Amino acid sequence: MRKPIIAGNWKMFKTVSEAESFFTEVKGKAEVEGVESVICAPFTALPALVQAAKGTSIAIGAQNLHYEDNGAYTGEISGVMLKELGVKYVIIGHSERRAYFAESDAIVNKKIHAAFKHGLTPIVCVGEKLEEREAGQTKDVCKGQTEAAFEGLSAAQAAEVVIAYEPIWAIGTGKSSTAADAQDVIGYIRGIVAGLYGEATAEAVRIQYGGSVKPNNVAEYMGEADIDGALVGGASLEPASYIALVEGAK
Ligand SMILES: O=C(CO)COP(=O)(O)O
Repeated sequence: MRKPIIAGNWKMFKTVSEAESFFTEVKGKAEVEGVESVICAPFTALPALVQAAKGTSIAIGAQNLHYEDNGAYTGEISGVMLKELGVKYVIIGHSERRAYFAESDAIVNKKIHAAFKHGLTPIVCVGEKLEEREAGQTKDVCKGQTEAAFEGLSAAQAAEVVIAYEPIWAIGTGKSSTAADAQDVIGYIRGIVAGLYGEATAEAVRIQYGGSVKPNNVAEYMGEADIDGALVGGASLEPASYIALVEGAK
């Protein structure tokens, strides 16, 4: 059985003090038996959140990492640094990073390898642009991104990856994919993993939907056979809404 996973992607929101007060409010509440709860915060808030999360079941994640351990990469943060902090997850290849920071499939793949090297679990984002959806290329785009992401991973590593299917046109727009549509693509992505590693690995991989997930639609997605959780932006920023998302994933 795959454990459902709700992950909040805070993007570039919340100072350290804002993160701390958020955590105080969700502690003990965004902790539901059988659901994994993860908060992916800006780098600056990570030390305080890791500290606050001690003794809770809430895991803390970063939103990016560099693929090298160290070096002359001004402004970057490596897996070594995240591991030392006690971070468990790291989002890799979010569409905003692909679009605004020129992250290619090859870079995404290097970052996934770096995450595993340091014992971090990658949440790997894939998804099509509006033009690609309209041109009927959704599945081809997801196939290409998924195959490139998994390049060189062992079956054991592949089984640990969390994939987030985030159609770009649904991010921050309030235009969410229907649950049936998301299931169709996510089932297809699971089939891609099966083609690469076999059925057992594909059955182990957790695949989230992301894109305008809210407390009032999360249960619909969770009701689909292949959808194992959600990667949530806007609705993860308010404590009450985040708690409702985790509760809704039961
Ligand atoms: O990009 C997202 C999560 O990574 C989705 O963002 P929204 O939930 O704000 O649409």
